[in-house]
Amino acid sequence: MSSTPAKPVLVANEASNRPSREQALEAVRTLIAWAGDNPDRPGLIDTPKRVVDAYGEWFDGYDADAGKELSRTFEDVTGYDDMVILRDIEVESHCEHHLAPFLGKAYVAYLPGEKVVGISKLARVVEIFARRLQNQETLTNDIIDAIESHLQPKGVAVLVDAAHQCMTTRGVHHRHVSTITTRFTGAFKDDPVLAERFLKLARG
Ligand SMILES: Nc1nc2c(ncn2[C@@H]2O[C@H](COP(=O)(O)OP(=O)(O)OP(=O)(O)O)[C@@H](O)[C@H]2O)c(=O)[nH]1
Ligand SMILES: [Zn+2]
Repeated sequence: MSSTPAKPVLVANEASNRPSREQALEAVRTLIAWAGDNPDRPGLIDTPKRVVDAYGEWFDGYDADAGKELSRTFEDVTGYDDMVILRDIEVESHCEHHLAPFLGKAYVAYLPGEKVVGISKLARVVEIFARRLQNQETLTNDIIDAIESHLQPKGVAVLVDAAHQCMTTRGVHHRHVSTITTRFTGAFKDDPVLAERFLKLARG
């Protein structure tokens, strides 16, 4: 079996280039003051700490490696030759344009080649890329590219359905709009019947 070198899907800011926690706390204080409030009033005094901690959680995908999650594979799948699909994977992400949350679900399927991966790892891959700044199209692509390069499957299909708070709570204020992105590779791209089965299963 040929093995394609894993493609780096994101260059994270090196830890050494990152501002200090103190600088991040000060940046939050500046934003609070810019919004018109007093960062020293009792209700806000601990807010920079909470916000910086929350950023640490929301963006911990920069310190995670999707390839590592997909490196533990199994080759004995006793003749199983159909797609493996995970539905309703929670997506909690932030758009790179406004740093606003976008929330929704991802649906991920792959048609195994030689390698099968533990199903939780697919959800972890979604989580890792979701916990970085990007747009929904890039998120969809990054999930696909990681699975493609590390598992070399016969095909991958990803659908992401999410509501962007930059559209619902500001800007155009369309509260019920959700955005769907899909991408198909390999057999899912070549075989409309397989793609249709994926979409039907994803929709439940
Ligand atoms: N394609 C794409 N666009 C996104 C995503 N998240 C947010 N956007 C859009 O990014 C665009 C940024 O447009 P700009 O005109 O630069 O910013 P803006 O003035 O804040 O735009 P409005 O949101 O229309 O007020 C907006 O149309 C957003 O709806 C995403 O995941 N994918
Ligand atoms: Zn946005």
